Order: sequence, then structure tokens, then C-alpha cells
Amino acid sequence: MHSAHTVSVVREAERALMARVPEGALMRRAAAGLAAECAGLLPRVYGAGVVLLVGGGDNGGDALYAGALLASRGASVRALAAGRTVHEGGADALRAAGGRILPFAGGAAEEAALFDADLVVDGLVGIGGRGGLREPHAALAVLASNAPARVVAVDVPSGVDADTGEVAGPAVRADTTVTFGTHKPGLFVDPGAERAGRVRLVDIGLGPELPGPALVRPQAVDIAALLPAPGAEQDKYRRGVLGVRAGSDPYRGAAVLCVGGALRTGVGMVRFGGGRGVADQVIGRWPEAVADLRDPQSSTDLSPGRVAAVVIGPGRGTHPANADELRAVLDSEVPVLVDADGLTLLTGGGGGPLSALLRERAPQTLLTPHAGELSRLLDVDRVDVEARRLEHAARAADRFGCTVLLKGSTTVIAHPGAPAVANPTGTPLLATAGTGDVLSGAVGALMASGLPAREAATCGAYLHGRAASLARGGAPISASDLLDALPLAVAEVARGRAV
Ligand SMILES: NC(=O)C1=CN([C@@H]2O[C@H](COP(=O)(O)OP(=O)(O)OC[C@H]3O[C@@H](n4cnc5c(N)ncnc54)[C@H](OP(=O)(O)O)[C@@H]3O)[C@@H](O)[C@H]2O)[C@@H](O)CC1
Ligand SMILES: [K+]
Repeated sequence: MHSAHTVSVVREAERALMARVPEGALMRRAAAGLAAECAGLLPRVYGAGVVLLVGGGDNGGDALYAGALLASRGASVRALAAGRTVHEGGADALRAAGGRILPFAGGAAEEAALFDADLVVDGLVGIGGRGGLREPHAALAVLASNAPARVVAVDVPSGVDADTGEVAGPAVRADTTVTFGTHKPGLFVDPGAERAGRVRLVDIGLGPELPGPALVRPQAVDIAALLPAPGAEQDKYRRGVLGVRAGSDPYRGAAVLCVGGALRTGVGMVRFGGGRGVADQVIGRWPEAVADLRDPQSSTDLSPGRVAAVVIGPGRGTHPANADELRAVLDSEVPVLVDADGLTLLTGGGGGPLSALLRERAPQTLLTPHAGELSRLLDVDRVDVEARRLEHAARAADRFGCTVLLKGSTTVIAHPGAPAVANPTGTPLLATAGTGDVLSGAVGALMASGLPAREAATCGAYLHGRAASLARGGAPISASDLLDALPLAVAEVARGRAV
């Protein structure tokens, strides 16, 4: 599990550690780790052309000290200073090692230097950056991103908000980000994550000073530990029965995809509740599902069939009868995943009267909105949700008192009082109709098997993203392709558990 801490927490830990170590030790550790990463990216250090972009703070200091180490190994190192001041100790070290420092004036010579470099190191701003980049930092960020050389960002790509991942204006697009002490949330959440490239952590001894993380990013091994292992003693009921309330006449496919997502993730049984036409379609595709053909408006009794969790909403409709159904499901004693039309029913003045039920119910509840649905639930602009995904998912989790999985370029999961989760898997190819229905089924299956909502969401999002990568070897995929790839993703993760 990779952990991330916010800037204020890092600053506090840094103060505590600095009181125990000699002055300058942390920056030397950071610079040594940075120089080692840079060296690893060059075919050979001797004779390589390295350009440092340096701002006036300690982020620039890290770059200058690392540049000095590379210069002492024979690299030709030039620093372009974005402002009038640069870190003095770092500048002295670079000059002493044979490097040069030039003020950046936006001229053709500097552009040419960047264009000819083998490696560009972005030390413009780190965790001290505030708001969108000013000039000339913004111009340098654009030049660096367009340069053919590899770009290494120091601590965070300049222009990315370290806490939120927000990118307000020009920002460096790095191939590698070398971060210090702990990861920063903005490195794991888009749009920042996409600017960070490969993220490498340099240990500077901060660990003992750090409290619990604000955000975690699970690895395959963490998902393997969560994934329920089918036991020899289990029957279908013990593996978990999932109730699915999805689909309506115009949206039958949503039910088929949701049920398929559950079956292909591994569930004891699916009990499908819906109208005859939809049920025919579901059973036609998935004969192993059991259809409850009672009038959906009155079939809100969940007790038959030992249902362990319910997914409600995909393609279900937003008529008053659907609101009654949602109310009955939320009144029940089982964990519930609310998606799509179910979320629309929760929306309205003050979150809608149904949303009050979320806070009151004792069992686990999970909401799985995309950015548009979350913006309506919170009554904020969609662009704000997309710019600061963590903040908005957390706000919804607090407001509704339940787990919230926000789908999108980085899927994030928020749960009151627990670290947020950033899902590491997935591909832009997932942005296609019906993939959300598959996700709700997959996560519902994990809830039915007994995983708490936050863990089921973490595990399901991971498997769903892996399935997208495994399906069709990178060619465009449809939601149905995900169904075929989900068992491969489950098997891949389970193999990690075996070793
Ligand atoms: N924490 C740790 O444990 C360790 C931290 N270390 C390193 O220290 C870094 C933090 O250094 P820091 O505090 O000096 O801040 P930093 O990131 O250089 O930014 C400040 C400079 O940026 C400028 N600036 C700000 N916003 C701007 C904007 N929008 N557009 C343009 N400019 C802007 C600001 O100018 P000002 O606004 O003050 O005029 C000032 O000059 C951290 O990221 C890591 O690399 C390691 O060495 C060791 C261990
Ligand atoms: K930086």
C-alpha cells in the first residue's frame, strides 16, 4: 500500500525530524536520491546534457544539489533560474562542481538548451507552490513539457497541487516524479497523477514522524489480501447472494451488464428483481441468475433467498415507484450499493428526502457516482468535481455518512474517518457506456461476500481497471469485453495471494 500525506502534515513531520538531524541533512538525502534516479535514466552520466529548472525555494535547492552530484560525475549541467534568487547553498555546490547558472529570460538560447538536453529536472516549485504557476515558471513548464528529453519532476510536477492533484493552468508533464519522505495525494489523483508519470519515493527518514496517511494507493498484493477466497466448506449462500435491482424496459442492457459484473467477479448467487421483459433478457444471457418476477413495485421484500447485499439503480428509472423501491431497500438490514438512477433519486433539494435514510441506516452503504452525478448530489459544478476529486468524494461521504466511490480518470473512494483510496488501475478506454454497470455488479458481489463497503469498493475498482487493461490487449473495449476479462483479473490478483 502506498501512503500519501498532505503538505501541512509533511511540513510538521519535517520540523520534528529537522530538530533531530544536522542542518541540511534532509536536503542532502533528497538530492542524493534525486541524483541517483536521474543517473538511472541516462545511458551514461559522463557527458550527458542536464538542464535544471530552478525556482527560488528549497525545491530548486534539491535540483541544484542533485545537479552538483551529476556534474561531479561528468555531466554538463546548466541551471535556468526562474527568478532573481536561487537556493544559495545549492547554487554554490553546483558552481563548485563545474555547473553553470543562467537567468531565464525567455530567449532562443535557453529554449535551444532545453531542446538539446538529455534530461530536464523540474525544480521550479514543490510543496511550497500556491495556485497556478506565475511567469516565467509557467513558460518554463510548457517548454519543459515540449522538450524531447526525459523530464524528472522534483517532489511534485510544478503546477500540480500537491494536496488535491488540481492543475490550474500550465504544469510540467513529467516522465518520472521523485518525491521525498512520503507520497503526496496529488501524485495519485488525476489530473495531477497524469502529469507525474512514474512516481519514485526517496526515503529521507520522515517515516517515524508521520501520522496515518490521508490517502492510500493499493498495490496488487493489498487487493489479494482483501479478495475473498472461496473455501471448500462454502455453499452458494455462504459465498454470498447479491440482490440486483437494475434495468427497465428502455435500459435492459444495464441489468445484463450489472448481473454479469457480479457473476464474473465471483458471487454465490444473483437474485435479480425486475420486470418480466428485463428478467427475460437477464436470464437469457445469464441462466445461472435467479429472477424474482413479482411486481417490482411490490417486491421490495428482500428476505427471500438470504440476500446479503443489494445493488440498486443501473438503468432502473426514476419514477415514483422506483423511489419507493429504493426507500424499501434502504430501510432493509443489508448492505446496499446505490448507482445511476438510484443516485438521481437521492438528488434534489438538500440531497432529497431519501438521502436522509443514508445517514440513519446502520448497515454499510456505498454510493458510486461519476463526476456528473456527484456534482448533482452536492449541487456543485462538474468541473470542480473533476478538478478536485478527493475533496468532493470526501465531502459526499461526510454529508451522507457512507462510503462514496467516485468513478473517473482516477477512481477515488472516500469513507468517513478513514484514509481515502486512489485506485491505481484503469485505462482511458474504460470511458464507454455500460462500464459503470459492470462495476456496480462487481463491487456488489464483493459486498455480498462480506467485504465492508470501503474494501469492496477498493477491490472492485482495482479488478475492474485491471480487466480493462487485460481485455483485448489495449484495443478499444466495450462493457461486454470487461465481463470476459474480469475473471482474468480476479485470477491474476489471486495468484499474488498464493505466493
Ligand atoms: N518537506 C520536506 O521534508 C523536505 C522538503 N524538501 C524540498 O523542499 C520543497 C519545499 O520547499 P519550499 O518550502 O521552499 O517551497 P517550494 O516548493 O520551493 O516553493 C516555494 C517557491 O516557489 C515560489 N512559488 C510558489 N507558488 C508559485 C507559483 N504559483 N508560481 C511561481 N512560483 C511560485 C515561491 O515564491 P514566492 O511566492 O515566495 O515569491 C518560492 O520561491 C519540497 O517540495 C522539497 O522539494 C527537501 O529538500 C527535503 C525535505
Ligand atoms: K517541482
